[in-house]
Amino acid sequence: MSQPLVASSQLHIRMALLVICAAYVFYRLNKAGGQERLPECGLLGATKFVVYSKNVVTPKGVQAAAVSIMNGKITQVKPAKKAPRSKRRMMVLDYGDKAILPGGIDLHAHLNEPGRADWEGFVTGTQAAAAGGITTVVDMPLNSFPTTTTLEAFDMKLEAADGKLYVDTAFWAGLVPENAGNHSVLEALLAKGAVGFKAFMSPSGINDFPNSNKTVLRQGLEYLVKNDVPLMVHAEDPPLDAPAPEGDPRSYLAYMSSRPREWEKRAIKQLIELAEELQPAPRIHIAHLSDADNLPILAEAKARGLQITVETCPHYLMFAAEEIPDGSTLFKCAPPIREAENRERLWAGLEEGVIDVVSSDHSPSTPELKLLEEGDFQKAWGGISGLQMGLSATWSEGVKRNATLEKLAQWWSTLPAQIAQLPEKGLIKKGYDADLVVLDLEEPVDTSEEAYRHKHKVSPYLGLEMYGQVHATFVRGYQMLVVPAENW
Ligand SMILES: NC(=O)N[C@H]1NC(=O)NC1=O
Ligand SMILES: [Zn+2]
Ligand SMILES: [Zn+2]
Repeated sequence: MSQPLVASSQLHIRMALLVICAAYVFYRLNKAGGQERLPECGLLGATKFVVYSKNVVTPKGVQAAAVSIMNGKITQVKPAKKAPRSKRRMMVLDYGDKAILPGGIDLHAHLNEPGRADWEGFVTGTQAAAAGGITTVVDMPLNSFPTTTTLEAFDMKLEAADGKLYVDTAFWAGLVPENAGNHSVLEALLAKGAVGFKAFMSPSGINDFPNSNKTVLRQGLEYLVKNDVPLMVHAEDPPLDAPAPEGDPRSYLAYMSSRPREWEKRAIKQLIELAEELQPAPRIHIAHLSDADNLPILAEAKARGLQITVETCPHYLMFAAEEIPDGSTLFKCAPPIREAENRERLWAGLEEGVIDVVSSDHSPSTPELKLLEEGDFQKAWGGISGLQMGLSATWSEGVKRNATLEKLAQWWSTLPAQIAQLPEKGLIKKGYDADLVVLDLEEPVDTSEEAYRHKHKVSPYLGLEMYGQVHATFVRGYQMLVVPAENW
């Protein structure tokens, strides 16, 4: 690529974003020693530089500090009232009072490659991640074809990703009835570098990723506990005789009622039972909690010492059923977005730490499959596109509810790193990866289609008023440069 390298942090660009550094960052987190390739280009020719701001989110709180970076690692975090001067061999990027946080870690993104790269793909998915301040994406094992449930499929995934990644990327493997009892397959997938497994308790929307009942989950967990790796679960358990959805297919309330709260409650109850029954205690991560009624039982389970962690998504924190227009299938996801009152309780759950993390559940499709014209909630693809907007959306909504920068960093970086067991990620701290995001907290986010780096410009976030624009993203010390479209 021959785009100009714009080596100035002062250069303030936020129209159409394009990450131009073909970074080829490939980071497969692998206990057996994964393959890792460093970026082949970067904004800063230097491998040694300093990033400064008055609001650096460190484990000791928000500080005015200078963060020294060398060879992709943070070598020092030094409190400093003023930015140090740039020297010939030490460039200082002074971000003033913008916030510097540990880069976002999105535990839940469907990038859909190989097999459905027409829905998204690694290039656009990880470029959009960089533009949204996400420095590590953990890709889901389904919606790609084949689904990542066998060793061959995992190899195909790695091959498809090679050379296409602009941020660090790790992978979940899939747990399905076919492999749950076959522990040598699970073992091989972990040896390849999967961070853990993902299972569904409801039909997944993808025929070759069947759902699991409690017995199947137990079979898989019996192996996973030995390795102390997490099982992430889509926790909705529909009854076998669930009635077909009724009413006007364009009605949002009819869609929401077709996936009632009981489904989530029943699934979560079974997951807590499994956590209690198995020894040693399994790590169970509840994907995309929507129903806040479950917070008390989850709080109790955690208080009893069970290793249950909980995720919610920006769309549950930002939108509300009452405000979703009939026919607006942009908002169709599962479990569904519920009422405003439920949303406020999810925020309280985050604040109290019952919900650990926020991840996007970015699940795009082609525009055609969203049936935007017909507005048919029953037939449209269930999944929301929003990876690029998740971090900013969480800040934009959180600040209205007195969320702090420290909490934002916990929800989007520190705790996700712990859950996926990503060493040396998730903190701005000496010895950690130099994964950073620079946010202007008060600046409007560019939510235009031109700025949206995903393959399809189909998302409920487009055109919204939000605050907390990403100014720069560093992935292991490489600045993922964003430039206006006219400079491509
Ligand atoms: N298959 C798939 O991506 N499903 C996801 N979409 C969604 O809205 N919830 C999911 O679990
Ligand atoms: Zn899910
Ligand atoms: Zn998902």
